[in-house]
Amino acid sequence: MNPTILSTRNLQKSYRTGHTPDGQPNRAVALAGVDLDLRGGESVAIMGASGSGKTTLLHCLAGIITPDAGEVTFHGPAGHQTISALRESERSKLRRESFGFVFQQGLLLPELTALENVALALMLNGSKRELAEGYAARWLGALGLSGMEQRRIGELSGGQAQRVAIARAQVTGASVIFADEPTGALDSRTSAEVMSALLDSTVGMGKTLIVVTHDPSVAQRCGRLVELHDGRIVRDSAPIQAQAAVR
Ligand SMILES: Nc1ncnc2c1ncn2[C@@H]1O[C@H](COP(=O)(O)OP(=O)(O)OP(=O)(O)O)[C@@H](O)[C@H]1O
Repeated sequence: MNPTILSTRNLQKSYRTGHTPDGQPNRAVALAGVDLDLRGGESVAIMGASGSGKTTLLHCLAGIITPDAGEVTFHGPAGHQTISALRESERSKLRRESFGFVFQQGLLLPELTALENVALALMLNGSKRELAEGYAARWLGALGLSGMEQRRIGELSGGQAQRVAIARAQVTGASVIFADEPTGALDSRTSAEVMSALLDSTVGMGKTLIVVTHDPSVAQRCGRLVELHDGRIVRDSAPIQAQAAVR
């Protein structure tokens, strides 16, 4: 079994949501004490009803937001880092260098070509354009997009654009890839292709993939399923068992 790469202890997060009629601050509890250990090379689907805390958990794990209480620790090549205790500038550096992100939409820049979008991730870490574009072209090729390097994002299909997003997430050599509804805007055949590309380029290369999804066919392809209910883990198992238990 591979060592733990990312862990949480007693993770708690709530959001202010206005005031009660008598003027008291209202809070929506998103995470109510989450303990989770994620291992290198694992693919983990996070499922649960709308509002159960999936995106909040993903954002805490990735250091996009900080929890109100509890810890998130990254067990990276440079040793243990308590992400939840880092300053925003340090979390931002960690995200750029060690993590990759594939979201449903919105992270690709429409005015840039596919090649430029992927290369930009490396250039933001200090790589020279020529070197960055060389790596970007290799990743686009590995994801079946050879010949499409010079197309702008609007000139690609939804599935092709998601593969550009996967290339962009991978090109920096990230050890953990976070995906939030990566196939949410795609038809089922394209969704299956994008999931194959995502799994092959992450778990297939020893990286960790964490996917928030509503789609059981996406979760089914991951090695592990974590289900949230009201901000707590209510199931942590292999997907097949989870599906059988639901029925
Ligand atoms: N920025 C915010 N401000 C206020 N409340 C929020 C905010 N973000 C999330 N919440 C609340 O926190 C809870 C968990 O939200 P979260 O987005 O993590 O759930 P989710 O499981 O990802 O939902 P969905 O499947 O609908 O995307 C919900 O009650 C939600 O309304």
